[in-house]
Amino acid sequence: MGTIAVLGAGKIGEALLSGLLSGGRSAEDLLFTERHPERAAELESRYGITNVTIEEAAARADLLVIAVKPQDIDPVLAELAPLLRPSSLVVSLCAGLPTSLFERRLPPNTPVVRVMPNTPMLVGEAMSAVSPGSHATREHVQTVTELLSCVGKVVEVPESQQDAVTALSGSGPAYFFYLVEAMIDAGILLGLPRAVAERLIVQSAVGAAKMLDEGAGHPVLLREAVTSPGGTTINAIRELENHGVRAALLAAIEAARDRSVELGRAQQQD
Ligand SMILES: NC(=O)C1=CN([C@@H]2O[C@H](COP(=O)(O)OP(=O)(O)OC[C@H]3O[C@@H](n4cnc5c(N)ncnc54)[C@H](OP(=O)(O)O)[C@@H]3O)[C@@H](O)[C@H]2O)C=CC1
Ligand SMILES: O=C(O)[C@@H]1CCC=N1
Repeated sequence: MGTIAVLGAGKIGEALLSGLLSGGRSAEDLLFTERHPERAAELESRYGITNVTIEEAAARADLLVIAVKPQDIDPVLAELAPLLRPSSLVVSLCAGLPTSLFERRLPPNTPVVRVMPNTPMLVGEAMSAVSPGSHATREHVQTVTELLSCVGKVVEVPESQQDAVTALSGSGPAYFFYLVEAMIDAGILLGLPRAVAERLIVQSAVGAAKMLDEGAGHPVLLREAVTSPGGTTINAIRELENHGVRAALLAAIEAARDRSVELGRAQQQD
């Protein structure tokens, strides 16, 4: 796969770089661009990877991963377009931005693959969804899939599903963190020490996730197995239903999908 450059080493860019290193990729094969010198120095010393300009990245990298915020895409593409080598593969992690936007602004026939990853990449447990643009071949998709397989699971979806994927798994870890945070607060409310509440909830989350991952049963059946007749859990479930938690999740994820669509539209107005 050769050299990989991450353009914009923020939260997800760093998660990717860190995950690739943990997955066995050599630091010599990894480059990144970053606009704050202190942040660049911090990443260089933490990971032993090299900070470069976009010009150097375009000259040296075979695969360029664009990991800037969707709102910051214009100057990056304007700088990259005249420098990009015809053989380079461009991978976008940007929420909402369609491959057609990159294809319009980069040299003709540039292969682009759109990816929606998530931050568990940091621990090798990302969920990434890939969609090829119109000039990306099966080989390009395979290359990106292999790359992302080092840092978690990968599925291919039609690009039309990427806004939904962004809302579901791209943002998904935030919903789980939010629930964990709220449940720890509940422990505090019940008088438990914070450290104990944290341990109880985090291990419950790990155990529940492992059961789901190992196919222990459908989520409904797993929940029913915890919910004893006349017991404690059903009292909690009643409160969750009374407070519309299911409806809130449906509305929340729909709102995230709508924002992804909106981000794409905003950047298309050129
Ligand atoms: N965070 C997440 O969980 C996920 C994020 N994504 C996508 O990844 C992208 C990045 O998100 P995230 O990591 O959260 O955002 P961050 O703001 O943490 O990272 C973006 C980084 O790019 C830098 N940057 C911006 N413009 C340039 C430039 N011209 N040259 C070099 N560096 C630049 C930013 O610098 P500065 O600090 O100055 O702005 C920042 O360090 C987004 O498009 C997002 O949609 C996708 C999946 C999950
Ligand atoms: O919140 C965001 O916009 C990014 C995309 C998915 C997760 N984080």
